[in-house]
Amino acid sequence: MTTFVDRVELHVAAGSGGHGCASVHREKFKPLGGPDGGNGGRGGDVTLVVDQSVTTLIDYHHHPHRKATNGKPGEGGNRSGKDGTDLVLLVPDGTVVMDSRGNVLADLVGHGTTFIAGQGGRGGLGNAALASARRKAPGFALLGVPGQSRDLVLELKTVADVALVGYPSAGKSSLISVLSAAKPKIADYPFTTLVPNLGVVTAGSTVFTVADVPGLIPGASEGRGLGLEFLRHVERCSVLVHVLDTATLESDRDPLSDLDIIEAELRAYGGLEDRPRVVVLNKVDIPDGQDLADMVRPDLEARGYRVFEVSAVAHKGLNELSYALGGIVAEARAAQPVQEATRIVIRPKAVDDSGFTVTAEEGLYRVRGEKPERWVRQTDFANDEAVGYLADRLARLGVEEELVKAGAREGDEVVIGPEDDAVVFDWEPSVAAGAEMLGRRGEDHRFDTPRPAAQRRKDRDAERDDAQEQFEGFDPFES
Ligand SMILES: Nc1nc2c(ncn2[C@@H]2O[C@H](COP(=O)(O)OP(=O)(O)OP(=O)(O)O)[C@@H](O)[C@H]2O)c(=O)[nH]1
Ligand SMILES: [Mg+2]
Repeated sequence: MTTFVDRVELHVAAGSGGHGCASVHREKFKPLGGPDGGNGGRGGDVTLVVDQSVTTLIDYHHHPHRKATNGKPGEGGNRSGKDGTDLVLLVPDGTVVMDSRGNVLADLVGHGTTFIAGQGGRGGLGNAALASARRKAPGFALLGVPGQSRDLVLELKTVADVALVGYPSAGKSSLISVLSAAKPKIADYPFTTLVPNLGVVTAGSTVFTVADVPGLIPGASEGRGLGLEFLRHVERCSVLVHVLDTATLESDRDPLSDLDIIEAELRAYGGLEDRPRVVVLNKVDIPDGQDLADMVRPDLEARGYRVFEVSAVAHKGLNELSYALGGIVAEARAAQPVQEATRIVIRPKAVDDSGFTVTAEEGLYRVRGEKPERWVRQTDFANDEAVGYLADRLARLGVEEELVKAGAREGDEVVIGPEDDAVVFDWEPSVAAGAEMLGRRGEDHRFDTPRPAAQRRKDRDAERDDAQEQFEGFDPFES
C-alpha cells in the first residue's frame, strides 16, 4: 500500500563533542615539558533546510534516524580534534516542525530557510587550555558534551495559492494537468491522488501555484478516507476551488449536494471560513454533464459563487478560469504583507544560561542550571583533579554559597541535573565557612599590610578561568 507521506517522525542526533586531551610535552633531555593536550572538536549540528526541489517528506519516512558526526578528540602536541560535519536535511517548502507532543517549533517557509534541529555538543578543553598559574600542569581534560537528540514530527503543508477540493474522481488532478505543466497521475478510480500535486499557472502577469489534494468524502474531517491527512494542505491557500463532477454515475450524488458535503467537511475542519471560493463544474464535454451544469448554475450563483463550466479533457473554459483565479490571487497578495521568509535561520530558543537554582527536596539538594549541568557532563569522574576543577567552577559560580544558604551540610546529598539524568554527590564543601577570613598561620590581620603580589596572582587566575569559560562558551552560531 502506498503511504500518504506528509507527516513523518524524525529522530535527529547531533554529533557529540570530542574529548579534550590531557598530555604532557616530552622531549629528550627536557623531562618537565608543559601540558600540550589539544581541545576536542565540536559535534556536528543537524539542520533542516528548505529546498524548492524537494516536494515530499518520503525520504524521512524511509530513513527516520539521522545523525551528524562527532567531533574528534584533541591530541598531544596541542593538536585540536576536527569538528564533526553538520548534517543538512533538505525539506520541502511549507514543512512544519513539531516536537513529539505536537508543539510547533518552526514553520519553514521560503527556499533556504534553516532550522537547527539538533545542536552539536561542545568539544572538551584539553589540559593545555586548562593550565593556569594555579594549575600549571593539569592532569586532566574536559569531556566532550553529548550532542542534542530530539524526536521531531515533520508535517508538510503545501504552500499554494489555490487549492482544488472535491470528491474523488471529480477531475482535480486532470484540471491541474491542463492548467499547468504538472503531470499528476490521473485515473478513473477514487483516491488516485495520495499526495498533493502542485502546479504553476501563468495567467497574464500573475504566476500562481495550484495544489490538488486527495479526494474528499463525507466524514473526511473525522478521518474517513484520507481525512485530515490532506486537509492540512489547504490551510495556507488564498482561494478554494470546488471541483464538482457534473457527470458522476453515482445516482445519489449531484453537484449541489456534493458541494454541501464538502463545505460541511471544511467547516468541521475549521479555519477556512474566510477563504474566497469559486465553483468549477467539470466534465461539460459530456452532454449530460452540460445539461446538469446548466441546471445547477442559477442555484450556485444565487448562493453567491462565481461559477465556471470547464472540461479538463476537452480543454474548455480553462482560460477564463485561470485568469479569474489569477485575479483573486493577485488581490489576496496585495492585501497581504509581503512574506519575507527566505534564508531565515531558526534556532531553538536561547536558554538563559547564566543562572542556576538550588532547591531543597526530600533528603537532598537539587541544583539546576545550564552551566552546572554541562560542567558535570564535561567531568571525568575517574580523575580526582577533574572533579576538583568541577568543584572550583561550581564554587566560583556561587553554587556552594547557595547550598549553604539552602541549609546543606557536609555529607548531604547534592544532585545536579533533572530527575532522569542527574549526578549525585555527597557534598564536601571546598571552602569551609569563614575560612577565607583567616590569615596565614602566625599572622594577625590587625597588623596586615596588603600583599599585592599574592592578590595580583589571585586576580590573574580568576581572569584566566573566566577566559577559559568564555572560550568554551564560544558558540560559532552566535552573532
Ligand atoms: N469526460 C471527462 N472526463 C474527465 C474530465 N476530467 C477528468 N475526467 C476523468 O475523470 C477521472 C478522474 O480524474 P482525476 O483527475 O484523476 O480525478 P481526481 O479528482 O484527481 O480524483 P482523486 O485523485 O481520486 O481525488 C479520470 O478518468 C479522468 O480522465 C473531463 O473534463 N471530462
Ligand atoms: Mg487526483
